[in-house]
Amino acid sequence: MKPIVAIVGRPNVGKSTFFNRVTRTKDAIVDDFPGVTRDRNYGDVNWEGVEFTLVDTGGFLENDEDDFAHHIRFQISQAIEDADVIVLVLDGKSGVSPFDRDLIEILRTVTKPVFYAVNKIDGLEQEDRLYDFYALGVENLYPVSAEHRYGINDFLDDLICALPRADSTPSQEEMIKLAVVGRPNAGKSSLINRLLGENRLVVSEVPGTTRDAIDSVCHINGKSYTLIDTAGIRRKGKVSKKIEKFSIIKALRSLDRCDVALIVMDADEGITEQDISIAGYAYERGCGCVFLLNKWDVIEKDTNTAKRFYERLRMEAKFLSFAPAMTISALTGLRVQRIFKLADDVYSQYASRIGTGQLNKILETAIERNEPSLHKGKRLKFYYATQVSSKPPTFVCFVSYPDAVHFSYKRYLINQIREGAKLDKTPIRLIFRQRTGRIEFGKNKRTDFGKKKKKKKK
Ligand SMILES: Nc1nc2c(ncn2[C@@H]2O[C@H](COP(=O)(O)OP(=O)(O)OP(=O)(O)O)[C@@H](O)[C@H]2O)c(=O)[nH]1
Ligand SMILES: Nc1nc2c(ncn2[C@@H]2O[C@H](COP(=O)(O)OP(=O)(O)OP(=O)(O)O)[C@@H](O)[C@H]2O)c(=O)[nH]1
Repeated sequence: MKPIVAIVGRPNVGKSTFFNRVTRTKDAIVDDFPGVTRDRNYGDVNWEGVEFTLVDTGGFLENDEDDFAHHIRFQISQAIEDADVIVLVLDGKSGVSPFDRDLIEILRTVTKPVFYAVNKIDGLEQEDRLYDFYALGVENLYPVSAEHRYGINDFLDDLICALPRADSTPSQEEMIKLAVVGRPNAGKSSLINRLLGENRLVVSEVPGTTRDAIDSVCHINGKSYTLIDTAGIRRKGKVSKKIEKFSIIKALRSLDRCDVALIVMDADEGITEQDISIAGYAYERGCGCVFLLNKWDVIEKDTNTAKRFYERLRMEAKFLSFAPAMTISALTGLRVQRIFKLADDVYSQYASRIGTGQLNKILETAIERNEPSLHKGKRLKFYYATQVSSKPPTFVCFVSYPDAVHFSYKRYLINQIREGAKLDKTPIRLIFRQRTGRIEFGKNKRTDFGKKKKKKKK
């Protein structure tokens, strides 16, 4: 699991520029799927082989009516609670503001590592702008220019040293890990309490991989499940007034650790943009997903109500068309026990491996049936494919020009794999890699290495 670094700071200091500068060093693993595109406020970074997730906590609290100072203080308190490392971005051009002093006072008391990036120092000659900031008496002060990359490398070199090392908990490996995510008030804590409380499940709490995380383990029908970081969620349920706001860091953290995400939505409120955003995170993280339309007890229904909900969901979250959906009520317990069965179905596909022979047969047939369009007047050649990992199933296919494979053609191939390998409920990744050679799909029937070698011997 990757550590999470949160960027905080007042408006206009250059947080987004900083975020873009740092995250642009990574290779994108996820495709832009129409419908999942939106302002990205988190990204994975790999610096010198060390991975972490950078979150710009600024952008997410849309429709917030609070004044900005309150807003930022909230943002910071959430980052302090949820992130592993905090980066306060300051404006080296406009200098220290009273508000910055305020934030620094809050951050001084934090036991997690805090970095202070003084931005808009566009070169060595501008470093005298730092004096003002030295007077604040904080450690870890870095002059940077997000725009010109000045100082960013030194900053990252030090940052990665402060990241907690990922520790693994092998005892949990065999269990199906479930994360319950959703927007505030969707019914997450009610659902977890139901899942854990009903049927007298054996519940034990085990510390999660992160500080403060508590996972709950339950045993049902001879199987064990880990419900990820239930502590935060269950604790929250006790807060009388619902002032909690959505924490992107919490959601990412759970999604990073889970096999299957249970995406809880409030059917009474309908499907909202924020629900779709959360679904988008789950998609990008490559989790298995199940949609749960909660509070079904309060919905006035006719025979088509559920159908209409599902249709709406399919339309809004096209990128998760493989995720099963079910209406439930955490309050009455309606269909709650069926969730385990649904999660099992998703997991068995999510963790599955299919043989190279079968995979190549599927692709070969698919390519023969529907040839890719020409690339600069030349035929695009597909060689062989193999599954390189599971959770989710990830396939690499060797192609003459990987970049020339059209998005729609890739979708076609993914759908063919889904159909052919019975992987209709899990995300699938298909990666194209460059290769030149003679053994090509559709041209002769030899698709895998074994056969190729045999041919050479002759
Ligand atoms: N000179 C200089 N200008 C910068 C640098 N980084 C950002 N800026 C400018 O500062 C302004 C604000 O940058 P943003 O990245 O939008 O700031 P932000 O903190 O994300 O702002 P909010 O979205 O309002 O919170 C823009 O006009 C940037 O071009 C820098 O390193 N040097
Ligand atoms: N009618 C009805 N109400 C529900 C159901 N599930 C939850 N609620 C109510 O919805 C409200 C929010 O439920 P919570 O379980 O606290 O929601 P949450 O997603 O954990 O909320 P946050 O802690 O804000 O993230 C509470 O008043 C619940 O009683 C349901 O199935 N039916």
